[in-house]
Amino acid sequence: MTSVDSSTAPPAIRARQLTKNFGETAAVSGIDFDVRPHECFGLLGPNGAGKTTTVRMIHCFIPPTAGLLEVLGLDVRRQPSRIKARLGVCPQENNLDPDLNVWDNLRVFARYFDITGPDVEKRCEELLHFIGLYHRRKAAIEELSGGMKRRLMMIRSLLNKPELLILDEPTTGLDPQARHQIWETIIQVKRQGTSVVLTTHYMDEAEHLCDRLLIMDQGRIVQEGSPRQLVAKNVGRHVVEISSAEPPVVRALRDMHLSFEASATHCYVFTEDGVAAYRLLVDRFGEEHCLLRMANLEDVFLKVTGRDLRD
Ligand SMILES: Nc1ncnc2c1ncn2[C@@H]1O[C@H](COP(=O)(O)OP(=O)(O)OP(=O)(O)O)[C@@H](O)[C@H]1O
Repeated sequence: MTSVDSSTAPPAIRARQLTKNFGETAAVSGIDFDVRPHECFGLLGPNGAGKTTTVRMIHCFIPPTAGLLEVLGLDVRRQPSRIKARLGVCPQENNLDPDLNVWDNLRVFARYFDITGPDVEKRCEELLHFIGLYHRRKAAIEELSGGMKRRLMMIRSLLNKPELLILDEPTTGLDPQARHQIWETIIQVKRQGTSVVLTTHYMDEAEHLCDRLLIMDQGRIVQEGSPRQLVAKNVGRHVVEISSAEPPVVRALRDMHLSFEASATHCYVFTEDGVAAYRLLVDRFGEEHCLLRMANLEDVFLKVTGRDLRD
């Protein structure tokens, strides 16, 4: 495992008052953040929060409307080509070429980065071994599973040995096994010293992978910190889930002066002392309606955006 001292290095990304408007729509509204070198940084938020717009500005696909955005110390408006040469980007949609096999998809993409000759073969081989797909190098794209396509997309974005890898919803639509394989790949990429920025809808993914993250909503940052800090600050240690959000339940929780959020189907009571709260709530609503568990990022999300990703 590579040990890297990132305390004194300049940020991999610096955004100040970063803004993007599409006509009347304020997609990103004056956000400030730094991504430290070698960290995995997450952008979370509900649909339309501005995550994809933010990463698109980072990889110089669209220019900011206003504000400062530096990537690897370079200005996105003035030095986009130099930035792009040092980035890897894995977009949300699969854009592998269906007319080319696995190997040729990589080889052709390598040309964009001027990786040619014996170096191409070596790099493609190395990367296919890295994700365990070398034996499928002759396969047509349509023969691959969804998870394999995603992993191929990911190594394609590593061809140029990027210093910063951008992953837009890397595991959306994948089954649990494929998700875990992608997670393993991301962890290994990070261990090799690459900074990673990812967007996701999955709180467990953010909790598992991200050193720090932003929760965005309607173009603004609503929370920033490590997963553990965010849970401790917003929710506390424990949650008691109540399997109802009917008005009498909500009223009772209010009358009990408990800290809670309601989704369409459940109420979530946030507490430092789960056992005491659980006893109290079981007495009131019955054991079959109460579940005690550790607090997690999904609770933070519900609390700060008022939305439940599970619904
Ligand atoms: N090219 C565009 N033209 C006009 N409006 C856009 C464009 N791209 C994004 N938007 C709008 O900007 C806002 C932010 O969209 P964005 O795709 O960044 O959100 P997101 O957080 O990535 O959402 P999702 O999780 O659904 O991918 C939305 O209101 C969206 O409709």
